[in-house]
Amino acid sequence: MVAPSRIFAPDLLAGQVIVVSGGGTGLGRAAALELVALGAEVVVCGRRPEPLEETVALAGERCRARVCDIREEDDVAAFVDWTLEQHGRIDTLLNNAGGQFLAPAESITPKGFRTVTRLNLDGTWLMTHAVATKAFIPAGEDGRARGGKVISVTLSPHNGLPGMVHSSAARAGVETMMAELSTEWARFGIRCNAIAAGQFGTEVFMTKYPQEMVAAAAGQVPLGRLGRPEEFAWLVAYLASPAGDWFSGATLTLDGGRDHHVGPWPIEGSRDAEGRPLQEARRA
Ligand SMILES: CCCCC/C=C/C(=O)SCCNC(=O)CCNC(=O)[C@H](O)C(C)(C)COP(=O)(O)OP(=O)(O)OC[C@H]1O[C@@H](n2cnc3c(N)ncnc32)[C@H](O)[C@@H]1OP(=O)(O)O
Ligand SMILES: NC(=O)C1=CN([C@@H]2O[C@H](COP(=O)(O)OP(=O)(O)OC[C@H]3O[C@@H](n4cnc5c(N)ncnc54)[C@H](OP(=O)(O)O)[C@@H]3O)[C@@H](O)[C@H]2O)C=CC1
Repeated sequence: MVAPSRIFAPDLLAGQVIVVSGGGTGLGRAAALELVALGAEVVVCGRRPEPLEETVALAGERCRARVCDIREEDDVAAFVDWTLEQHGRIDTLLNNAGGQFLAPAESITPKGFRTVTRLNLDGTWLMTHAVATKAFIPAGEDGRARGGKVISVTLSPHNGLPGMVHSSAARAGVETMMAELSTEWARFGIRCNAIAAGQFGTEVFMTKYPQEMVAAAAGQVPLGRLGRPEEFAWLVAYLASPAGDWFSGATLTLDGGRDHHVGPWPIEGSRDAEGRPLQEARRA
């Protein structure tokens, strides 16, 4: 059985149906487990069945899985139709599936750029559009649009991650997509927000990138450490809950202060003997 939440009441999300793309690993799995612990019915998707099955085994009977490549329109339509057949409704979509490769901009080929924007921007759009048109916009029993929530994962720092021009551009597009839709789809009761994730110590983060960069990552975070997947999961749960009902069009940056980091502080040459930042003398 999934462990109880350390933060929220166990029935916070009871009755909700929540879709988590990329729910077989890392941040997506952490979110899926927390949402199940809070009473939600969760449906996870991804390209590989094995990690999805592991999430289901950890989460228990309130979690289901189906393979879906979010870049493929037909796959996405079939996944959303299947979810609605199983549950009859969707309350929240967590667009978490995504990723990129690290490479200097000048060496990224047109195909490489397309690969990353197709996954992060087009894939997020396909999922968002399918869930909105099939589950959120159609009228419920009261004759009104059912509404729902879209939460999309993006990237901090917002001024771009060197070596990730494709993903930086795609995630900026997703944030604008969420902001734009928060106006257009407010008439259907749809809330759209982004979580700009800083660096989290997930398995893929720790193993995929050059180890020198991984080792240096925490040192670029003002709070001095990587994020923990459960910290991401808690923010997702909060937004999915009634406490999140008045958030729409927002980008919530969850990064230990990384977005505003300009280098180490105190800066080199501006520390006193104890390593504290220098302070100007008061006027006499
Ligand atoms: C320390 C850095 C801070 C990091 C902050 C962010 C962290 C995270 O996001 S951690 C989580 C990351 N998770 C993932 O990235 C998972 C999903 N990623 C993937 O599936 C792949 O990385 C993908 C995005 C490249 C997509 O995979 P796939 O569709 O299978 O694409 P291919 O491998 O077939 O490649 C297609 C195309 O892309 C170019 N390319 C791929 N890898 C590289 C590379 N290492 N360097 C340069 N170019 C690359 C290339 O053009 C490929 O085509 P071909 O050359 O014909 O193979
Ligand atoms: N960890 C970090 O520091 C940061 C992460 N992020 C973003 O947060 C999200 C989760 O990251 P994290 O958990 O660390 O990374 P993971 O690589 O573990 O998660 C990515 C998930 O997306 C799924 N996925 C990838 N491509 C597709 C696709 N075409 N269709 C469906 N599912 C797909 C993967 O499953 P499968 O391969 O089976 O398809 C995987 O479960 C990603 O979007 C990531 O880029 C953003 C900032 C920082």
